[in-house]
Amino acid sequence: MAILVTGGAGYIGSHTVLHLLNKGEKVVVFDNLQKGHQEAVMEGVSFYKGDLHDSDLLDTVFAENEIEAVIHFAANSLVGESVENPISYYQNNVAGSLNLVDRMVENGVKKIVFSSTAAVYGEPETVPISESDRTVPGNPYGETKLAIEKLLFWADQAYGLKSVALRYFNAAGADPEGRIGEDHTPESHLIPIVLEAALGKRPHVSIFGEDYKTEDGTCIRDYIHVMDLAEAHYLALEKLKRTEESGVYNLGNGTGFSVKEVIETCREVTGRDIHAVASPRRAGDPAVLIASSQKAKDELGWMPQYPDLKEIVKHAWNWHVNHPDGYSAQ
Ligand SMILES: NC(=O)c1ccc[n+]([C@@H]2O[C@H](COP(=O)([O-])OP(=O)(O)OC[C@H]3O[C@@H](n4cnc5c(N)ncnc54)[C@H](O)[C@@H]3O)[C@@H](O)[C@H]2O)c1
Ligand SMILES: O=c1ccn([C@@H]2O[C@H](COP(=O)(O)OP(=O)(O)O[C@H]3O[C@H](CO)[C@@H](O)[C@H](O)[C@H]3O)[C@@H](O)[C@H]2O)c(=O)[nH]1
Repeated sequence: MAILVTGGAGYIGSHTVLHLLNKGEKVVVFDNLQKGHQEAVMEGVSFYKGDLHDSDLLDTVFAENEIEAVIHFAANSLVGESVENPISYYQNNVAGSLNLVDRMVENGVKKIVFSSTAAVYGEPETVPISESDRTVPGNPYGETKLAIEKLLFWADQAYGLKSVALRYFNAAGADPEGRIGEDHTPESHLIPIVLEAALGKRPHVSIFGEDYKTEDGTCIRDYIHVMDLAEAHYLALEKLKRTEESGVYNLGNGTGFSVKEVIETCREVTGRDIHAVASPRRAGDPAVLIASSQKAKDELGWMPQYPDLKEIVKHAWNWHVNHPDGYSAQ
């Protein structure tokens, strides 16, 4: 039996594929390559270039492979972009996921692990955030992810489709062995942007807002190593197989770092000058997001291996310094 990974050529998806292969799992990747890279998919993995909206191709994938479960990463995932273009987020994240779930039900595939996000919480009332806290997304991206969490809840009641929604906080870092890493064009995530500035690929880093109600005025996020996320997907699948119970879990380290602290850590790790410039706030950004991941620890047996921000940045830097032009140069 194989695991179908949608978005498996993307950043978190490709690291999860690598991890699943290390665990001896058989993997099939489905990705339209709108953001992903075929080079990020390990050799020997079946790869289908296709879109979530393509029902015929999804049916072919289910017919040609014995799929026991789906890990669903494929989505648009940028907070700022979602505020500017909500329709494309509803189209891809809601309509695309709906179609995938529809084809799963039709083809008798009964397990899914879904990439949700800290963005479902909006501006939290208290931190660290627990799964039972209120979900009031502050941007269309978070709304689309919450909509699919709700679809999955009802699909369990109606069709017995079992799901785990993993609400990740900020994914960062890279394969510690340097085989794959983060490569988005254009890049919008803080750590790779700061590292591009360290490489001289951009003149400076813009700090989006210095007037938040935080100690240094900049936004605070909980950065989680991409390989720790990968392991959580494996554990979530194991739990689904073992208990056949749906669930929702936060994934973060429980420690927050401000934008300025992240830039400082990147200066320390790279030993390079990194110029930072104050800029206006980015629409849709909450001030502070920090996870309580106690539930994932208790119920999935998840224990992050790389909780130290310096180590997370070190692995990311190792990838960027060796692949300054990302996958395109390979
Ligand atoms: N990066 C983060 O910090 C973060 C945090 C929380 C949640 N997430 C979620 O994790 C998932 C993966 O994020 P990522 O950072 O790896 O993003 P990514 O853009 O690197 O990966 C997404 C992949 O999905 C593919 N894709 C998108 N739409 C598709 C479609 N309609 N059909 C087929 N393939 C499609 C893209 O080509 C890409 O390879 C997303 O669902 C995102 O919302 C990411
Ligand atoms: O050039 C930059 C880029 C980002 N930031 C700030 O850095 C923080 C982190 O931003 P970014 O790396 O873009 O991540 P988020 O917007 O926090 O979103 C990520 O983390 C969310 C979960 O917390 C996920 O849902 C999203 O998919 C993922 O992109 C935010 O405060 C940004 O305003 C800057 O100041 N300058």
